[in-house]
Amino acid sequence: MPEDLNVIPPGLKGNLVHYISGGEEGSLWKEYTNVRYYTNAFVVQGQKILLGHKKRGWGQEKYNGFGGKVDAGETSLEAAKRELKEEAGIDAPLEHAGILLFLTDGVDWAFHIDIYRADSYSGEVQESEEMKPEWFSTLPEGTDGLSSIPYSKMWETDECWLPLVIANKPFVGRADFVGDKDKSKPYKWWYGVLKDEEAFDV
Ligand SMILES: Nc1[nH]c(=O)nc2c1ncn2[C@H]1C[C@H](O)[C@@H](COP(=O)(O)OP(=O)(O)OP(=O)(O)O)O1
Repeated sequence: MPEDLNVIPPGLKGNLVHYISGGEEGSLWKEYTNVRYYTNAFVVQGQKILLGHKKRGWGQEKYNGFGGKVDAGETSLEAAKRELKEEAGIDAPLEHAGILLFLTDGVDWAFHIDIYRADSYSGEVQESEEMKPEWFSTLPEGTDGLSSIPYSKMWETDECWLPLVIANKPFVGRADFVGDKDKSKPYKWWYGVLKDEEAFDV
């Protein structure tokens, strides 16, 4: 029997409507006992988006937003601003744009990643030890000499939700991966948008 796409995966909250999902038919969501909090921030200016090419650690060589762990004693928004400054050298009026629950083999916790976006920034974009920032076009054909978003060099289901970040449509989703570290592949994912664009229920 085909899966009911309107069944919201465990761990996701809010008044959600199915947007996009996929994976292996009949596969099960991973069990987890704990949640750890992370951030990921994107600056979108007109038809340009700032991504970082990760130079070290897990996800090395992938393009991503700027972010990392939320430290003890700071809010998720404070962490997102700190990480954007550390990794790209800039300050931005970040706003909550989505939540991604990410599960993978080898750890028994879920990564709760708060996704942020801003339309503007101050300061000068600078390369850091962790990230090499690069502008891309948000249009599929590229613009102004910029290439289109390099989805083939990003985490695999980012293509499902990054267009929602760009369009300023709040989303909540989950992606479960199988396999070792950088060889891991998504086997099940589900993304929903907030009904009537209500506030996040975190
Ligand atoms: N865009 C993305 N799509 C996705 O599916 N999973 C992502 C993701 N960005 C990060 N993840 C997952 C994988 C990664 O190990 C975990 C945390 O990611 P980060 O790159 O933010 O962590 P780091 O270990 O680099 O943190 P810091 O050392 O604090 O910078 O969340």
